[in-house]
Amino acid sequence: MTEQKATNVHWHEGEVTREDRNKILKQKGATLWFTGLSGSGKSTVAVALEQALAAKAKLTYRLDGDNIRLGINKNLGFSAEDRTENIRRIGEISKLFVDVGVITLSSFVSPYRADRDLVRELHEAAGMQFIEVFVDVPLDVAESRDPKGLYKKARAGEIPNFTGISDPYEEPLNAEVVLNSHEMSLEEEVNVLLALLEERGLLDA
Ligand SMILES: Nc1ncnc2c1ncn2[C@@H]1O[C@H](COP(=O)(O)OS(=O)(=O)O)[C@@H](OP(=O)(O)O)[C@H]1O
Ligand SMILES: Nc1ncnc2c1ncn2[C@@H]1O[C@H](COP(=O)(O)OP(=O)(O)O)[C@@H](O)[C@H]1O
Repeated sequence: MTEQKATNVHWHEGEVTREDRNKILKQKGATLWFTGLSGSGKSTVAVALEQALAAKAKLTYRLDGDNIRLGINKNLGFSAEDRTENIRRIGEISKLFVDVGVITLSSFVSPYRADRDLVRELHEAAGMQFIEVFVDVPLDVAESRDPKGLYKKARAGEIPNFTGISDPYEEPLNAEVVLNSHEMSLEEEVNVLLALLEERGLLDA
């Protein structure tokens, strides 16, 4: 594939605006970006929040590392360069969902601060809310959970560049929310997030 930059290409605005869509949906779109080590609890919290929001008739969509990597990003691995491209594409996809009016729950290890900051900038430049949720557990907790058996494989040298073991994780400095999933119950975590969504006026248009 030849690397080409998009030139002479312009965003085409329709007649129905984001605000119109928000009114139809009775909510405002935003991205909740869950970052943290594998096994920290990103997916578990996103799934529980999705259920809680569905019970309030709020439209959400979850984007998750494993699922995206089986489809649109199946050509990407775990080098720093590929992770950056993974996050950039997911950032753009999240933005499209937010433009529709969906509360978008994006759960990715996203270990590099600069990559997450880029996604934040993409959203904020478009007047969209980006809420960084750091699911913060010590490595030994994530490793003892090891829900997919990946830490065991990484320790055995079977998975190279494994975050936390042989690859870095850069902690967020200014996350809107920090969830210590080893000290909080799932219900508490969901309640913290629901309260924030409420406070930010996202649950009505
Ligand atoms: N080398 C390495 N490092 C980290 N994680 C790995 C790796 N290889 C495979 N996996 C599995 O892939 C999931 C992470 O994919 P992401 O797209 O979230 O990664 S990244 O944001 O691009 O860093 C991650 O999912 P979660 O466990 O849900 O976090 C792992 O299941
Ligand atoms: N309070 C909690 N919040 C989230 N996950 C928890 C909590 N307590 C225990 N867990 C467990 O931790 C594991 C987290 O796995 P997962 O959600 O797949 O993490 P990630 O998506 O970050 O890789 C699950 O087995 C989950 O049941």
